[in-house]
Amino acid sequence: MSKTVDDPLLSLEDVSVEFKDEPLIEQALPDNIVERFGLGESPVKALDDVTVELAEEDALVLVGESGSGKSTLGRTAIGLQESTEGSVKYDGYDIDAVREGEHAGEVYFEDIRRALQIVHQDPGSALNPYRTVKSTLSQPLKLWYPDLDLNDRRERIRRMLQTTGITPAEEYMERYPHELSGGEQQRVAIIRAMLVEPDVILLDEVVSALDVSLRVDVMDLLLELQDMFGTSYIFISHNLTNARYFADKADGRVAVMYLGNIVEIGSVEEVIGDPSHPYTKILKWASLPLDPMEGRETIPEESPIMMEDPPDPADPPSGCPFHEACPKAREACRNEEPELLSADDDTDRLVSCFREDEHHEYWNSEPIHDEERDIPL
Ligand SMILES: Nc1ncnc2c1ncn2[C@@H]1O[C@H](COP(=O)(O)OP(=O)(O)OP(=O)(O)O)[C@@H](O)[C@H]1O
Repeated sequence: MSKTVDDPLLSLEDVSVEFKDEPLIEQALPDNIVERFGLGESPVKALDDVTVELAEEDALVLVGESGSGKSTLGRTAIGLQESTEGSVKYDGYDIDAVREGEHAGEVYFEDIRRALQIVHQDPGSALNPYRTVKSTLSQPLKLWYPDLDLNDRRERIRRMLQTTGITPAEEYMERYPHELSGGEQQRVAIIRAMLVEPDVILLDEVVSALDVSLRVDVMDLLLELQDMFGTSYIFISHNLTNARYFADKADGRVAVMYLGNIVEIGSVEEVIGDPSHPYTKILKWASLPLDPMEGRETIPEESPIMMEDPPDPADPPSGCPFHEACPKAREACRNEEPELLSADDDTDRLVSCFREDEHHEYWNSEPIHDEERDIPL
């Protein structure tokens, strides 16, 4: 399908991603029979029917516990991971179709690869230890801008180092990764992504490996670069404090993920300031400091979550994906999966919970657990 005028920069529509594990061991028996051993019979649904959009100069912050699908959503959005179902569009073009060679003459997969970049968590392993900063940063320029000569490349790198506070730039250009601090390494990784003038950068836990004191510096740098270049960000963090800071400063949205689903999405004030979904409330409760002055008792109260470990993504529960752990779950939650719909509270947030609909049969059905626990917020 061709693009239309009002297309967002990136859009995911009903996107699912399944990983089918390969059998661990194969044993050949007589008569060409192959016996397979090990795990890997059930596919893992890492993304389950996700719909979300990203505009120009936008910021989408993904939060949720490990394994909830944040990286898979980010990687699928920038074309690094193929979707199993649904469609992912960049600038109106279906990325998988472009990858297959459709729309040739209008757009090529290489254009999309340049426009949608990624920065990883660990800059130490993302940078080649045998290359100087100049050599590392020259690579993407050589690849995407072959017409630039040596002096042009050098000047672009020098200016970008200066802009990001890595000075004296001339001196830093000759350094190797081990001669840089963790924060400087991450800045170089960010510059490498920025140099090719992308429309979107996936920032996958980019501040998690840094000292707490450096995290705000690096987030502030990313926000300054967004102001300068108009880049859109998908910022992944399992840390609610970082997520809150980044989304707030970037005036972006926060999406909370659970078992491959977005369960709540909206502004920072809505989602983190005053969460609606029981899972978001628990996530916030669990991240409050153990300080009575700041909100949570020093001695932890009884956890409101009914099941500490999330369900097996290869065998997800029926109905609402959160119902087994939810302190507010009722029989209705076992049978039907809630859609992500506008909340019943005059905000722009979307929430996937029957409790948002005062007429839903949820309210007349029996609690699943012995008692409904309160979420102490
Ligand atoms: N390449 C893969 N092959 C098989 N399963 C995968 C693969 N990548 C991710 N998964 C599974 O998909 C689910 C979602 O993983 P994903 O990495 O997207 O979550 P996440 O929220 O980013 O977690 P983390 O913070 O630990 O990276 C998990 O159950 C994970 O084990």
